Amino acid sequence: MLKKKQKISGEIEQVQSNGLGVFTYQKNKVFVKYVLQGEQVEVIITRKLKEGYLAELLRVVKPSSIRTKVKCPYFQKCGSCNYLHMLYPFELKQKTQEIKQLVSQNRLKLNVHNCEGMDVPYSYRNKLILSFSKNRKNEMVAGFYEPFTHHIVNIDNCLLHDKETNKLIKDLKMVVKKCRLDIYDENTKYGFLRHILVRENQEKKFMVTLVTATKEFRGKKKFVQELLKVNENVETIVQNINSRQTSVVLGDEEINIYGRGIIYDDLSGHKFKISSKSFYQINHSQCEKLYDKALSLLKLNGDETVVDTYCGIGTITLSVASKVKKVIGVELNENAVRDANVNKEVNDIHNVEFVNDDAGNYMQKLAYKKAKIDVVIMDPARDGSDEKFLDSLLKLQPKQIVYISCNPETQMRDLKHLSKQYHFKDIYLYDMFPRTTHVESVVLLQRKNN
Ligand SMILES: C[S@@+](CC[C@H](N)C(=O)[O-])C[C@H]1O[C@@H](n2cnc3c(N)ncnc32)[C@H](O)[C@@H]1O
Repeated sequence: MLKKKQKISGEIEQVQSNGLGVFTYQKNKVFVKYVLQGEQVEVIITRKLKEGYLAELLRVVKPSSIRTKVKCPYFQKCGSCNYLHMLYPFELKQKTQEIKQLVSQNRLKLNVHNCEGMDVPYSYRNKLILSFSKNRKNEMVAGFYEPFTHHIVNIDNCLLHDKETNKLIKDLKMVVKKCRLDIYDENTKYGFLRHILVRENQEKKFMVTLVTATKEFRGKKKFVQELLKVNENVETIVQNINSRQTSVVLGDEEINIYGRGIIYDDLSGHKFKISSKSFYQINHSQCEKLYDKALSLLKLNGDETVVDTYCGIGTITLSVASKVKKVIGVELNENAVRDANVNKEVNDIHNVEFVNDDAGNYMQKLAYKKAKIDVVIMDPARDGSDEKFLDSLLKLQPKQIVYISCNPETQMRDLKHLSKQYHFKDIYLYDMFPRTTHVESVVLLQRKNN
């Protein structure tokens, strides 16, 4: 039995897909972040886990040859970039290896293709959430949450964002201070400003959404004036009211306080309206590669009816529309469906219909009607699809399914469910989130009795 605060040493045997390195100490598994395979490390035990012990890294005694100098001052504090200390080509190898392991653990027969990375794996994020709080000295703190805590790491610059966004971070902090916006206090539940969400488009224009605990915005005019004075790239400013005590960032009500309240972006040859509450892929160039791959896997003759489930604002739906007879996009978030309907009009695409429904419900209705569906595209959130969805898919029996996922673990689970009736042989990986532990994957499934 190990004790809390006990200092021990060991050699890292493996780095898991969640970024935790593992070594064995007196038959106990010890898990530690920010280490690499083969490294000799000194750690301090912080917590007992079911599977062993969690430890904090004290010192790397013998570094790995793939370790690199980290240029981020917030590394190991903000918790977003777990792989910053690893040379990028090895991060791609690590991600490929993790998926190979997952495939083998799930006893699936899948050829794992090497993870496709970026030439420059930085400055790629087009979305930012700055969270606000006050420190013990009652000074404003604005940045990202430490993992699994409500503690905010004060951030002025993030390697995953471009220089325009980093300038905006500084501008926003300066203007919030200058306008003396009252910072929300999670403990007392009093205050006004909770978060600021920023979305950036390819033209480097910004949508800024202030998430506030209350509706009355004293000094609104001054805030808008001051921000526009220092940052000409701000295209629109929105107030989102979230009075709930929840870790969900956005509330339901929104007030447009400057500009159109939405932003447009170009992706894969189409123009997309994005509102603050809709999902939009955060890595533009990798997203285009991923969509290209997903669509190139399908064999289409132009006569197909396609259902694009979990369609968001219709990015994939509109990209596949010109190749088939009809596409139905299904999405639970009503704001996203509203955006999708505008996007259909803006891009002058007429063989597309968007439905605001739970994907499982909608597929069940289609299965009940015995609808003839040729292709299903699925791109669920991290939880993957539920049984209702998967069982309906098995009843509908589309000839081809393309499954895009941001969580290969749930994707493997769902593939196993579908393997009764579907063949799949390749999994393609895209590094949508360089320097973090996350990876995006795409698989084509073909009906067995074709
Ligand atoms: C990973 S995003 C993919 C969106 C889109 N395909 C894209 O690439 O931009 C998943 C989407 O599924 C939606 N969603 C989550 N649960 C859902 C459900 N049960 N039924 C339908 N859509 C759902 C989310 O709102 C989100 O827009």
